[in-house]
Amino acid sequence: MRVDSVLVTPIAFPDPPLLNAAGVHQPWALRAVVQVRTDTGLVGLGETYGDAAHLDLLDRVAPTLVGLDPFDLNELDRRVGAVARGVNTPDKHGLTGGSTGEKTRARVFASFEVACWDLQGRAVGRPVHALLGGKVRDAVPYSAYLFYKWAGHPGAEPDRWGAALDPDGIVEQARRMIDEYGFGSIKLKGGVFPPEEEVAAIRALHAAFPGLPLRLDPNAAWSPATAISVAKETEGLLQYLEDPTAGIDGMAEVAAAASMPLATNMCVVSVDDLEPGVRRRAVGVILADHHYWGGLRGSRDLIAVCAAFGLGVSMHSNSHLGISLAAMTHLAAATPNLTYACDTHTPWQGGVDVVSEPLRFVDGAAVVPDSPGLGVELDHDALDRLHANYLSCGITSRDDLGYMRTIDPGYDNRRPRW
Ligand SMILES: O=C([O-])C(=O)C[C@H](O)[C@@H](O)C(=O)[O-]
Ligand SMILES: [Mg+2]
Repeated sequence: MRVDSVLVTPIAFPDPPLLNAAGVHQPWALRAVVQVRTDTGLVGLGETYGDAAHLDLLDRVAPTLVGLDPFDLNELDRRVGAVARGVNTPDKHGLTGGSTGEKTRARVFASFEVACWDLQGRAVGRPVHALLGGKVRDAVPYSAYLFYKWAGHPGAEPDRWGAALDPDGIVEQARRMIDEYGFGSIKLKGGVFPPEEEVAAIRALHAAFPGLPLRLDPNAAWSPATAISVAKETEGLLQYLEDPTAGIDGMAEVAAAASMPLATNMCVVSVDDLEPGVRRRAVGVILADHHYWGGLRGSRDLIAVCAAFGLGVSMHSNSHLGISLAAMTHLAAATPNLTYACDTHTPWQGGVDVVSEPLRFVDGAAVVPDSPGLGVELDHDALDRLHANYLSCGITSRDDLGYMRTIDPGYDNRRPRW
């Protein structure tokens, strides 16, 4: 089985005005769908970022993959490296920490690697989780991922979620999301309002959903001193505090003073960060994300390091559709030391998808598919529609800050902000 063509299709789908430390989500979220076709007639699927600089790299790598054996991930890595070596494509929002050449290469590798796993599974008639060592659970728990948000994008009708700008709005959002999906834990995206307001929202969630684990993630919007004082105020309330402050030094300072574990998808984001992150005891939980940790293979290596050093494992999510959800779910299904429910943006995408039958959620957990490969099929009509969105939406790179400043020209995104 050899690769005979690779197709990368940028897509856009509606996204609500979700607020974060970088600004606000634009009306359209960008992704790219990767189809790797073989001379045996199989097609493997991948889903990745849709920003212009990333797409440019994908388009340059794609033709070099012709002739590749989809089982030969080392050769895939070599071919990606031949194009991406030395290239650094930081994103504008910075919500997944800094960017390096190594992280850029891992992101490009991952885009094709997931499609190779899908092909491997389809070729041997087994699900990806079986190739990853076997599933240890039949359903993967995800958390309710809450955001402060406006009722709708400026100038547009309110969306189905409405506004959530205070503790009552956040509790109401949580209630609806839990009613619909059955989630058993809650993450609040913070870094939007002064910390005391976000602590008040955590207290309100604690009162409304006693016993449900809570997390707060301000995306490094706080100084170490502010983070330490929030950690004290939320003692006993949080399962973990995620990226309260920037960098390994700052996180180590806060971790030494905080009673709850600190989690990250911002300060330990590639292999080079692992040694200092562990040595400085900066983090207790790492949010794996196969999209930038070098695919399912790189994420498994990360997860093995977490096991070796007693770090907890969760999963990070950006706006995504059903191919990414399937990839995350297979990886999580085959991860014995998945210690926390994963993040997903799925509820925010309003049922829009690029696969014909997205994974189902039951009691807050995605049911693990057992059909060959990733277990999802591309909906070609949906792909055409979402690609047409991409061509007409006028966005070519995600820019939460730029969009926010079109609405609030004086918006200040200083970090730390508090
Ligand atoms: O730090 C995190 O958990 C994220 O970066 C998750 C998402 O990207 C979220 O913050 C977003 O999209 O606004
Ligand atoms: Mg985070």
